Amino acid sequence: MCDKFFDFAGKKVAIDVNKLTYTKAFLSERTQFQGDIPSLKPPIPGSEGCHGTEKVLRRGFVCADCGCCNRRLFWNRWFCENRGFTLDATMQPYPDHVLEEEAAKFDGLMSRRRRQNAVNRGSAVSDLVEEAESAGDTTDRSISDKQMTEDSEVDESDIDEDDSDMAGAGQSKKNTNGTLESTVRESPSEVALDNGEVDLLATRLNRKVIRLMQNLSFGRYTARQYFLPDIDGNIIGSLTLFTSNPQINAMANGPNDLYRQLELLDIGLRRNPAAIVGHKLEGLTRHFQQNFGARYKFGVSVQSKGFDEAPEVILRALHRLRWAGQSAVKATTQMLTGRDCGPNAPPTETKDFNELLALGFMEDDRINYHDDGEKELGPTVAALSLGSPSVMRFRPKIKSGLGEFVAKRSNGKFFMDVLEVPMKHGDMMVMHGPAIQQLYEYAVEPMGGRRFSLTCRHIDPEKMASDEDRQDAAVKGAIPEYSHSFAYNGDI
Ligand SMILES: O=C(O)CCC(=O)C(=O)O
Repeated sequence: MCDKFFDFAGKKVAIDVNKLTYTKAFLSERTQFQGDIPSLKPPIPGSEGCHGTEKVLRRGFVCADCGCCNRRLFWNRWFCENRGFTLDATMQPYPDHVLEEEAAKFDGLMSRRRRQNAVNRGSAVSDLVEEAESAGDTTDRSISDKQMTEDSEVDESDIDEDDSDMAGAGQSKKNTNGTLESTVRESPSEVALDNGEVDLLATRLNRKVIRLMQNLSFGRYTARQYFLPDIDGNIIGSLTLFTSNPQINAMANGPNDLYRQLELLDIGLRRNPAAIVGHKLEGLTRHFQQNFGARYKFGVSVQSKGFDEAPEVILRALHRLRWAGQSAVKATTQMLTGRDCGPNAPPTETKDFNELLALGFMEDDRINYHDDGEKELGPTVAALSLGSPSVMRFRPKIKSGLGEFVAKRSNGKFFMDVLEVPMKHGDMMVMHGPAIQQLYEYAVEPMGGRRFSLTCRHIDPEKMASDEDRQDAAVKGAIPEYSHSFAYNGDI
């Protein structure tokens, strides 16, 4: 015991340690601390070793100025909602080799899912339903990182049995390079009920619900078209997947160029409020958005710029999607000619797109089940996928009555997917038929670190709520004359 701290009042022995008092000198000691005091504010995440869309960067940050915690609102900058502090967070180009690794893992995973889900075993379809019912329906919905890793470890022995069966079935074959070639049907009307046809694309396909489908080719793309029915078996619309390839992707102004331009440009992508808006617990969308053209009013209020303000990359995508939309609708109409599809038959024509919604997905972002069923929307929706691969899933809504054909949870409220398809870099998807949006819903789950999607719609001015909206749509949705030189026909 030291007399610098404790006052022993002159005593040398018999000190009661439970009754010590501090000295006055110790209590009034005020020497300043001489060492370095570390900041308790964590640094803004990122920069070193980061390319810009890692999970750690999408979570938020502590403002270097005011010390408050903030959400990651903007795609390429940090912004403090408290005092307006802004810091540039421009992306590094997403490395080519990472994109290639993601694509390879994804292919392995999709191949395995196709086999596990017995996509090409017609007789196993009913077993599949039973299997899923007993599994409680959630077993293979979303794909974990672990699965991505495990599934990527595909070796020679892990070749998709169904795919190799297909060569025998005459629909497709593996060429000597091991890539798949599809036998393209020139005339859709040759195909009637397609229940037994081998499917090279889907990784889940409930053939009790989706019984009509066809292979097509459009320009340099191969495509697969699925026809979705209502409860009476009437076709209410189609989903067309345009599969890109390295040749298409590498063309000037093709998907590779579009992806790289979107990475560099600030097109205005941001997260918008999606839940308990305005409240301190407000939730933001999981992905980043920027609308172009007519305002698209859905659950989330997204900022919109006119097409006259849109960068070239957006207008090029718009023209590509116009072509895809028109091609898919033409093929749908050809296929359904002469078939009575009842009151919810898809229209034989599409309507020109006047809107494009750009979405940016960082690592772990996704878009949950939803529909594009707003009353102002035209019959066709077309989307272009760029960058990391993703999976698109369709399931019937409860009100469709299609529950009897799909497995459901014991509480009866959750339906199984009837269709799951991959969407890779450069692929396009077209949904046609407004009743699809009423009876089905879909989700998109990216499987990698950086993806963009560009989705076009027609927003019908006649169904808009006010004259102001109509005028706004007329101005913002007008496609600039100069951009017609970007028109796309599938070959360039
Ligand atoms: O990301 C996608 O490919 C689709 C986006 C989408 O679902 C939507 O814009 O409604």
